[in-house]
Amino acid sequence: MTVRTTVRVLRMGTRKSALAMIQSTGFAESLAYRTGTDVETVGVVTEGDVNGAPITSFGGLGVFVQAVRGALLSGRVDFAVHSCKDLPTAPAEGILTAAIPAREDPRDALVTATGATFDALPAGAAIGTGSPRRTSQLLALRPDLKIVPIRGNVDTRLHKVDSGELDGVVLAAAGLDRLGLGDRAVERFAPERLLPSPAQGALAVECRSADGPVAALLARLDDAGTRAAATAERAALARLEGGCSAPVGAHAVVRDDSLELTVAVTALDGSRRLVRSHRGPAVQAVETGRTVADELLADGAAELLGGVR
Ligand SMILES: NCc1[nH]cc(CCC(=O)O)c1CC(=O)O
Repeated sequence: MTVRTTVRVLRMGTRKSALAMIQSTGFAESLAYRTGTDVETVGVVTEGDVNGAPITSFGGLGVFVQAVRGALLSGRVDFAVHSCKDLPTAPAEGILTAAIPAREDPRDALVTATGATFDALPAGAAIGTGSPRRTSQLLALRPDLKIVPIRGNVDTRLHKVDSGELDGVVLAAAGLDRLGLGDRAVERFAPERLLPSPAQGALAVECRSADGPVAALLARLDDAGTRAAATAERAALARLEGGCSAPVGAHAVVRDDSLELTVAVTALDGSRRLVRSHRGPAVQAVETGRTVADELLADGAAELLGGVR
């Protein structure tokens, strides 16, 4: 006879976009496989999902996060899955990051109408992205490009390429991969060329700080290397006082017990770029993040962040 000591179904909160649903469902499957816990998905509809207005007009990505966290704090769900890079760097009262699972491809990807790689794009090609970080770094590499601000889910953005409206779009490789669209990427930018968003490709799984049993269960899916990398990248961003809309790219590589972090701050028009790297023990990820940010501030990063800081 099989005796189950913890017969329990956990309720998982997530945004309802296709990408959010696919990545949270993937996490739920890993949790079920590793711990035997069954998961019920609760989709949280947010203002941003409903009104489709430009993201800056209703308070930025924070509204998505707030709605899901609200469901967590009110007890409507037991844990919540977010894209780590969408979380504000400030800690949230009563909430714990219980797991940062092994990260997927952190790079940015280029999708083009003709299959042209980045260097082969014709002069003046129209490339869509709504991200100041991508815009500034793309212009630093290719000042001739015409950057077109776009927003929307992955399908909407790809459609602008397929319909001929744009020559290409740049988006997170992890998003394409999770949706099974990885082969649409003509190129994945080497991180040193186009530094990804801090924590791009990583998930953050949150629960109530007071909920010890759930925290312990989720912690079994934590990946120490990914947590160290994401922590260093986000500590640099926090020190630079940038949100997810700052032109700040960061990428950490963890090998054994050592972490190497590279961070760039780029002027919005691509005309100036500051880059710093630092190596430290993986257990001192926060300190390494702050060190790199302080070096960038000493180099004059605040001036480049001026308009957006
Ligand atoms: N900016 C929105 C966003 N938030 C998370 C992802 C997917 C990648 C990830 O989880 O890091 C995306 C899409 C994109 O940037 O193209």
